[in-house]
Amino acid sequence: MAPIRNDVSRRGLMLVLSSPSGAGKTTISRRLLDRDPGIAMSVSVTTRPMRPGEVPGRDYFFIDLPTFDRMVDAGELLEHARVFGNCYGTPKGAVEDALASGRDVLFDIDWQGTQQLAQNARDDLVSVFVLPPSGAELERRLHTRAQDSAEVIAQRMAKASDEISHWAEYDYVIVNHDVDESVASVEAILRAERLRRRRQVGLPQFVKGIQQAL
Ligand SMILES: Nc1nc2c(ncn2[C@@H]2O[C@H](COP(=O)(O)OP(=O)(O)O)[C@@H](O)[C@H]2O)c(=O)[nH]1
Ligand SMILES: Nc1ncnc2c1ncn2[C@@H]1O[C@H](COP(=O)(O)OP(=O)(O)O)[C@@H](O)[C@H]1O
Repeated sequence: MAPIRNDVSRRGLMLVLSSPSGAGKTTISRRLLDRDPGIAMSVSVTTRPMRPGEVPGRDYFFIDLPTFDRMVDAGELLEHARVFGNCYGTPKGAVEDALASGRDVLFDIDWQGTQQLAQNARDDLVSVFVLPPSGAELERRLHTRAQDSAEVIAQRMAKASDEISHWAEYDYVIVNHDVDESVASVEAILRAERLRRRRQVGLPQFVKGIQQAL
């Protein structure tokens, strides 16, 4: 898809992807980031152990519980939640810097975090829920990822129904049958949301320029 020309300055938006674990949001996010330099990923802090293949600072900042609690107390997190017995949160600074420089920020966070962003920044938020094609396919994907023990996978399957129950709180819902199709759908959402009149803060000046030349 051809990029939108940047002749009208625009306010960055916050694009949230949520799904039950294993539905494919990490895969979709990585593709979006590779294809569009206008998107910055929000890297969360977490107290959960690092998985094989994960890179600190790219996938998460891995921290201990006292450090997490200190960040909450200092107001350094935009939102935070407990998921699967571990703590997760979004550091404020990086998000604010990216938005200020006109970039969009992509968040891989759960429904609790999405609700907090909706309360604090509804105008900037675009939320997308990713569903698996079926329960059996979700379980297959959790197994093929091969990064969690059988016990952890069972725990994630048990929590899937809880996460899925929040689908109707999202602006958009996609069923992730095929990664390419899903990435194209999210790019279409992003393109339309970038063109919303209220986000194109440079429009009055741009239109004035046209009118002056008429
Ligand atoms: N609220 C909130 N949720 C997060 C954050 N970071 C990750 N999560 C969510 O925590 C859940 C577990 O993430 P993770 O342990 O990486 O496993 P995954 O589901 O396989 O991606 C997922 O639903 C993530 O979207 C965060 O900063 N805030
Ligand atoms: N559309 C898809 N079709 C088949 N496999 C997929 C698809 N999307 C993701 N996967 C695979 O499913 C597993 C879980 O995907 P991941 O992106 O880690 O999910 P999440 O971040 O939602 O937990 C990975 O092994 C990934 O390669």
